[in-house]
Amino acid sequence: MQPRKPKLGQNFLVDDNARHRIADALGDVSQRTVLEIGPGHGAITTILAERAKRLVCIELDRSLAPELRFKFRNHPNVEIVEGDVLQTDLTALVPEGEKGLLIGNLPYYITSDILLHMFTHEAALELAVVMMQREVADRVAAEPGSRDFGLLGATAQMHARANSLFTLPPQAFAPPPDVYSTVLRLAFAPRFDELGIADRKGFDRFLKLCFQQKRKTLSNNLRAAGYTPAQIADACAAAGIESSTRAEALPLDRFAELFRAL
Ligand SMILES: C[S@@+](CC[C@H](N)C(=O)[O-])C[C@H]1O[C@@H](n2cnc3c(N)ncnc32)[C@H](O)[C@@H]1O
Repeated sequence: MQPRKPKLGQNFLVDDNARHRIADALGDVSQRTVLEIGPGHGAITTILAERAKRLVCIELDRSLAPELRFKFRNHPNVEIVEGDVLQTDLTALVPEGEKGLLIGNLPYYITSDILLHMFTHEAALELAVVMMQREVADRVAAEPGSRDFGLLGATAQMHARANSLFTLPPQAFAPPPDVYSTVLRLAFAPRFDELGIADRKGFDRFLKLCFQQKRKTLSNNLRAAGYTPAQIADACAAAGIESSTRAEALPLDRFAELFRAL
């Protein structure tokens, strides 16, 4: 039998110690706007409602949103937005001139999409504390050259410094998921300017090409993308890279050199 997939990735946190550790990881929020993705029944929300200057929660489930509104009706600092986080303008929820903090035990079926969405709003955000499937967290925080380093890690690390905080077993949730879960701290710190990249979208597309087929060398992936052998050889020489290198072995500054050279 297939394991049951809960609706909308709804594995609710039931470990009291863990929900406090996650909320604590945001630090002092008394003067801050906090955005929570997927508050569910309010495991983390309940703690932050007492601490944050302003807490905006985005929940897609049409029955959970009214439940939360009722639960926090005496908290004027808490706002419940019913909707899909991927369609939500996160920047618009943070007052101008402020940097928001983001928190969430993410719905695992759209973790990567949520991370990419967060990055498009990074100018309005300072820090995120987000829980995700352990394997995905390992990929986000992986060092170049390690087995887990790939497109997700390279993309994430262009936008943020990632630290793994702690890992929870399935029993911390109801219903228990099939996987372990890791809490990551992401400090938004885009590296595009530092690495001399003006065309951010172009660079994102370039990273995708480089990691197109994990087992192929970088030069084979670039050839498959339409670059000529001579172009690739020249660019690799300019960037000081062996053309037989695989993308997962390259640090981000080498990708940037190669991008500029091509
Ligand atoms: C893993 S549960 C976490 C719930 C709660 N924060 C907790 O820790 O117990 C994920 C939550 O995200 C909500 N959700 C799923 N997809 C969503 C989306 N696209 N936008 C906003 N919330 C979503 C689910 O309804 C659920 O409440």
